[in-house]
Amino acid sequence: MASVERMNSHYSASSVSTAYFNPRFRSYKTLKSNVCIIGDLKSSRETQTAHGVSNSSSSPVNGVTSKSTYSRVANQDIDEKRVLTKFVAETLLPTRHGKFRLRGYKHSVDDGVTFSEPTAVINGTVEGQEEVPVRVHDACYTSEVLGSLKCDCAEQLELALKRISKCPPGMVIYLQQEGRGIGLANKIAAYSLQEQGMDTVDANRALGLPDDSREYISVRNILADLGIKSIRLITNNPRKINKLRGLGINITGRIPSIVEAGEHNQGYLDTKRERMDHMLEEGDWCHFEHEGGMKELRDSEVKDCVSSDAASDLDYDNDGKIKFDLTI
Ligand SMILES: Nc1nc2c(ncn2[C@@H]2O[C@H](COP(=O)(O)OP(=O)(O)OP(=O)(O)O)[C@@H](O)[C@H]2O)c(=O)[nH]1
Repeated sequence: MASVERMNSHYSASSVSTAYFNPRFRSYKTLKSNVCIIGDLKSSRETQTAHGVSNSSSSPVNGVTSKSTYSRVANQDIDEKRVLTKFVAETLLPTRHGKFRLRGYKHSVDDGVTFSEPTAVINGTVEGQEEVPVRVHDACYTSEVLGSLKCDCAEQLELALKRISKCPPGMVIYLQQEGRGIGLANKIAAYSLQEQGMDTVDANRALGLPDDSREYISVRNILADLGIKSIRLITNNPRKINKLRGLGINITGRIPSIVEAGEHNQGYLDTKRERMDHMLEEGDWCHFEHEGGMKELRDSEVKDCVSSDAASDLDYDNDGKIKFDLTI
């Protein structure tokens, strides 16, 4: 196993999404609305030191595959020879949702000039398993940190964590791809345009940015690192399924993740359904009332696998659906 310190010393601080995914935008572009889109924001080189590196049996993962030379990702070709996803460390993390294994990785698509830090949040033993429920989740600072109600991201993350907590094995792979890959500052620029009436798709386009520029090579590499043979993806997004399948990931099923629309995210969810083909039909495994209150799990699979330890959290309604208060 390569020395982790040596490995990390070549990486610069993040700013990954804009630097990686939108190489066309290397300059400031001022729009009429006083919105700037910021392209290549590489921050100063900074040595990263890993703490708590374990002697885990997992070896670093090299993203190079022998067969394919290039992966078509978003709007650019990525040279697989320059892709590296390295396992750094694993720890046990107690959370409000339960106790999880947390695995840290460093992922780079340009020989380590820039990198992101994907994490795998795991409950149970996923190694070598088939049909593992997996949520591939992209960062949303506005909802997950600030509690924004404009989207459904934070609730989807919470639902996935609750699910794998109640029903192991399962995993959430969390990627630093803010704003569907355009980066936080550009997402704020998009929000600014949305205030003027644009929807989430048109706002990106008005900024000259792609609708979605996320790449998922790190997901393939993390699954390989863990020896996971197939997954059931927790998503409503057909693009995500196609992108992952395009990387050779074996997706044998889909677990929907439905958040009930609220006052502030109704339009956002409508746009996802109407313009991005998200499968937001009713009657799926979970509902999350956006602005608090009771949430409902409709998944009989979850109900059946809930252990007696966890069962004390649960109530059943008259239809036999699990009801529990996720208020934490
Ligand atoms: N550009 C942009 N990104 C947004 C906006 N609202 C949320 N996001 C980002 O959207 C990403 C989540 O993507 P979504 O399209 O909501 O959902 P998804 O993950 O693709 O699909 P699911 O797997 O079904 O949840 C996160 O990275 C958020 O930061 C927005 O208005 N504009």
